[in-house]
Amino acid sequence: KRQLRAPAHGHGLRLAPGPWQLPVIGSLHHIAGQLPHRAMRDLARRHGPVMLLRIGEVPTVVVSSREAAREVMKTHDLAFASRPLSPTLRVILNDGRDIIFAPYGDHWRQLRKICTVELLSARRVQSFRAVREEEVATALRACAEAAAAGAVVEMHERLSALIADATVRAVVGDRFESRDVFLRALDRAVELAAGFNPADLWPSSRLVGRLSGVMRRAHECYDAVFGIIDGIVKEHQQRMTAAGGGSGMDEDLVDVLLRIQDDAGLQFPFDVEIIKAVIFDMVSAGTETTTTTLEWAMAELVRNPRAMETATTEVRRAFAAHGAVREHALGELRYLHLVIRETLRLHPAAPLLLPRECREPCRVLGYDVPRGTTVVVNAWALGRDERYWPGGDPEAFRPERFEDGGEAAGVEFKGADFELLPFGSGRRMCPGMAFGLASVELALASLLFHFDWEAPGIADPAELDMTEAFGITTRRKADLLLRPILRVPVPGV
Ligand code: HEM
Repeated sequence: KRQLRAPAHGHGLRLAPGPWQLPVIGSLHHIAGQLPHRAMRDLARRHGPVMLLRIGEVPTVVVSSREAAREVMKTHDLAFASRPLSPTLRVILNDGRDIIFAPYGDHWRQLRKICTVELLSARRVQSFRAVREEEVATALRACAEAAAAGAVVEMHERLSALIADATVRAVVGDRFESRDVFLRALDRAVELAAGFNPADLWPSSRLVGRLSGVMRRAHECYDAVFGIIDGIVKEHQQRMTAAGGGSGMDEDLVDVLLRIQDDAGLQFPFDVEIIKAVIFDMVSAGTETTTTTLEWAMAELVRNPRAMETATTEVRRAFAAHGAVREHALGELRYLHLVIRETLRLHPAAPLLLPRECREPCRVLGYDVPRGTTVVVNAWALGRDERYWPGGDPEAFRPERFEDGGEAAGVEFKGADFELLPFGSGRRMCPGMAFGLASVELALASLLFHFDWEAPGIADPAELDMTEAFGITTRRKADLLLRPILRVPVPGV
């Protein structure tokens, strides 16, 4: 088992600077009550792009410049290719048997390969096209009903139902009775996983964990989520036995995992507990991030009517003859992709990405980072840093900045440009990027194709509330209530 003790600091090392610390809570008082990515950006302005905090008892290096991010995720990627496993995650993820929080090593390498080659490959993402189109059609019908009644749509509820249904169908298939219970338990697990709870802040004290009740809740979450996943896996196993196995592109991801388990030749034990943890990962990583991105895109477009008009005109022109958006032709849209890129710049779904853990003593911009240190990259701060986004308006939503001739032309989010890192970079970069983007693109294009969108009660769109909520992802704090106005009939209504 890995040690959760703080690494020994000091003694001839040149550690990164940081704000003053208090006993027990460390640097927490500098962050408390604020959104961590915002507080960390403000602290980094004073202490520099490589900054040392102590979050409770966990030494944490916060990286806030393009150069420092490149060193962590490219130059020394291998040294930072592990993840810290907090006590609550240890329970929820059954000792890190999943991929997202797996420590660097054979187990992670094998799962990563399965993810990129099988579960999340371009071909597999394409195989779920019909599922996405059906779920988008359901959402469009609900919006059309609201439009007919002159009612508003609560966008988070609508978009999360769309993404959750599409993801759950892709992962576990169509037959899933406990979907709502499952998604609620998953929500709680994601909340606990955000850290910043007593058990994770003071990992060496079992007493703190016990007294705070966090560990009990983590166990309850585990029981609820994995009880349901257990049923799903058993049902798939029975079906496979009955059908005599099989493969093909109509498989859901549970089928794929069970088939891989069956295949001989695997070098590592791929037991059913691992399969369950990976199922948990796919649904939890895929839903919240994608929903959040879509919701911010809609909010920014409503707040910026010119961008909305340009995007809407483009989509309507491209698909007018067909009467509906077709996924395979989405590549023809140019501005819509810039809208998504600009949304991911201002609202990276995971503002501090996912934490890395330093596996061997290393130097970042000349500062020593001891083994065992947690390292976070403030992608949110990078995306709004005036040094990298010239033009005097890094906070403004302006997709045109990415156009040919624009000041950020050619800057992409594929992990090579370190000022734009919504999916991270390097060995631990998000393997679900294509999966997530496929849903965002189809849903966004369809919403704009069929409807105009208004924010009732808001005279000046610029006043739309854009406050972020606390969590491992940056959801919107205020509900996004929009009124759809039907412009192009929705098929089947
Ligand atoms: C807009 C949607 C998404 C965003 C913004 C996003 C973002 C991220 C980020 C920032 C990381 C950490 C990268 C790093 O440490 O460098 C990550 C990891 C990961 N994501 Fe995503 N993600 C999205 C969608 C998805 C989807 C749809 C899936 C799967 C269905 C997925 C699966 C994963 C997995 C398995 C990892 C862990 C990879 C590893 O540790 O090796 N993601 N994602």
